[in-house]
Amino acid sequence: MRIVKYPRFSVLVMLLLSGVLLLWQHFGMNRVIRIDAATTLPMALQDDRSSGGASVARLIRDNDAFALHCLLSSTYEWPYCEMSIRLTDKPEGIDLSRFDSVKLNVEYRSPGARALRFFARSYDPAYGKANDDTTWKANELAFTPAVGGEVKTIPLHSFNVASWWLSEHNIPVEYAGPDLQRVRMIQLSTSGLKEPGEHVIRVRYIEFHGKWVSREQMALLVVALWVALAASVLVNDLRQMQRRLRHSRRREEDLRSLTKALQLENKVIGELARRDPLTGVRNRAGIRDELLREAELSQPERPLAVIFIDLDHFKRINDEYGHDTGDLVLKQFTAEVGTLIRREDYLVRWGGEEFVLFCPNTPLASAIQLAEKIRLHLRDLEWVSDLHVTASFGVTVLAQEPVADSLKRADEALYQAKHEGRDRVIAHRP
Ligand SMILES: Nc1nc2c(ncn2[C@@H]2O[C@H](COP(=O)(O)OP(=O)(O)OP(=O)(O)O)[C@@H](O)[C@H]2O)c(=O)[nH]1
Repeated sequence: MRIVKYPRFSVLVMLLLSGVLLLWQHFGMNRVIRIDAATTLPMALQDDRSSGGASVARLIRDNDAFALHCLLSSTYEWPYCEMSIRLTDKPEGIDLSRFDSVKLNVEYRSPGARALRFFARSYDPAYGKANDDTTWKANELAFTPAVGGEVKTIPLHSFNVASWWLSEHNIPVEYAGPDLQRVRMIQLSTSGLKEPGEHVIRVRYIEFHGKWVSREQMALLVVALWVALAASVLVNDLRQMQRRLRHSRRREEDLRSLTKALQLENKVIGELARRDPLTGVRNRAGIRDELLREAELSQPERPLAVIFIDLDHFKRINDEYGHDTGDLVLKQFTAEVGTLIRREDYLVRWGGEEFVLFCPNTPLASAIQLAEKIRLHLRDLEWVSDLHVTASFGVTVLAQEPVADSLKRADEALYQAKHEGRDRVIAHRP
């Protein structure tokens, strides 16, 4: 919803809208029902002749007004003349309770009396009959028309139910109150007056004034709009918070997997740095940590054996068969040695065609045996390009000394093996 994207703007618009609605209700939204000389609503006259009296009512209309001319006679005990205007034929009538006031522009000429009666007759099937208007509730307003035909404005809550009507129709008390919700007819009447002579009730207009929307309804609407706005802003806030939360969770997840990938990459890179790219065995840097650890674990009865291995006349192979063949020999060599040693032994490319085999928990005699086994295996092996390849071995074990000392001793043993004719194992005790 666009409105909740800009809550401040929405509040401003809402403020303006509330003001406009309330002002509009106050000054506008007027609803008027007007009855004047031009009205086509059916009118009827009654007088007391039907009750044995002699009063005579006449209706006189001109361009400006309609008038009830009543020749009131005192023959009958309750003389009267009456003018009725049917507002509607619909049984539900007109709901005048939604109107605030009635404006009466009525002139009254009489031999003496000044007060008139105005009735709003409402039909309710609970106590009345649709086809008998005497059973319609007589909501009554007694008023004195202003002198000179001035307009008289009377609030509609001034209506009361005529007591004679209540007693005449024996109305239950729950229906005794005024009812302007279903008015079908209005009446102007001289009832209650007894001065004989000519009474003229001249009506320029009767207007019922109200509002299409009452003040209470408008206030309710404005409050409802504010509540709706507040609710949508809150819901939007909640949604945004959820979105942000989801977003930051996703980012957190992304970062975590990125970190994981980097860690893995670092591990791979680290592992690659620790291995010889040609043969795949460890290089010198790659054995450093393990060597220190194994040296620490080494004990006289379970020593770390150090076996230097150097391929014999390797330069010749390179020279005669080419560097690539030399590479293949190096690969074949590491692969073959790999099959002869234990999982816990370390074969390390020390440099060029020189390798060191570290065997934890291996006494010198066992180390010599292993070296012999490897030497014989290599000598009898079918090498690439039908080569005959041998290797020389310098063997020792680590004593209570720095690792470098044992390496030096193994190197010296290897040198001796080379010197004595190659393809042999020489061991030097610590
Ligand atoms: N193909 C190949 N040759 C290498 C590699 N590293 C070192 N070499 C060669 O290995 C040869 C070692 O030669 P030397 O140190 O003279 O030793 P040698 O010929 O084996 O003689 P002895 O060790 O005395 O038996 C050199 O020619 C190096 O170029 C490698 O990765 N691949």
